[in-house]
Amino acid sequence: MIRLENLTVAYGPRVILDGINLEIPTGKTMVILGESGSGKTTILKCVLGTLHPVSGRVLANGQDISTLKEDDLLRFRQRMGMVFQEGALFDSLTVGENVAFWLWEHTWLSDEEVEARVRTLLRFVGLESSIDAKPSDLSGGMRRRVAIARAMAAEDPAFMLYDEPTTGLDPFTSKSICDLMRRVQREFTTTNIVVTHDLTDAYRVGDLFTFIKDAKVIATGSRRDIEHSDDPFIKTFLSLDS
Ligand SMILES: Nc1ncnc2c1ncn2[C@@H]1O[C@H](COP(=O)(O)OP(=O)(O)OP(=O)(O)O)[C@@H](O)[C@H]1O
Repeated sequence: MIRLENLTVAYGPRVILDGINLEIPTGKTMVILGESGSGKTTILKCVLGTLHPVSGRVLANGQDISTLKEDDLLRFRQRMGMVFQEGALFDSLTVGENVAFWLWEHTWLSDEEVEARVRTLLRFVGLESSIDAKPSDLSGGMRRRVAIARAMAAEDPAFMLYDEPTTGLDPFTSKSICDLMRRVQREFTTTNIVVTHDLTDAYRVGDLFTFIKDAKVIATGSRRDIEHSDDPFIKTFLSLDS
């Protein structure tokens, strides 16, 4: 479970998140929706532990990550995968090296063990035959798959964070990425947070939905809950997509 308790974040004098409370049960996917600049990525940074809140806290499986010491934070991050906007792969490394990179940095696995793990991950995302390709040789959808494989590099991923995972992809490819995200969730019982602008994809991957506006949560709940919201902003947001 991931729980945000009264989370307040500011950049200088500007409050970006003001007393946010959210709970994502184990094995579920929370989609964060809102306008550009509303603080969605900022939530992911707090959960990753790369940004410290002014007040409030983030609990992951009961552990307050804002108080973890460096070693414990690293151990915690080993079970957390982040899929960045556009995939954010290293262009100079091969697909296999991109996935291996995290294992070289964070584990003591031998070269043979790293290769076996990389092959398992690439097989999972359907890209084992591209192990020696460079990211520039791949389509946008394939690059996202590699980014997902890299985010799952830990033996037992518990949390997956996705920042705009389907932006810039055609509708078919977007759906295949959403299907893959669902498969990761199912097979590893990961607890997931997804930031997206795309309502179709949000419904594909989400169990729960949260709208952020003016630094606050204005609605959170199931698809049914948000579709029945009386909030004018949410009504407009939902109607724009239909
Ligand atoms: N390091 C920073 N220093 C100052 N302001 C920042 C910093 N990072 C983000 N911001 C500002 O904080 C606000 C929230 O940013 P954030 O990236 O969380 O929004 P977002 O909802 O994810 O936006 P988008 O959908 O466009 O990615 C934005 O106005 C942004 O300009």
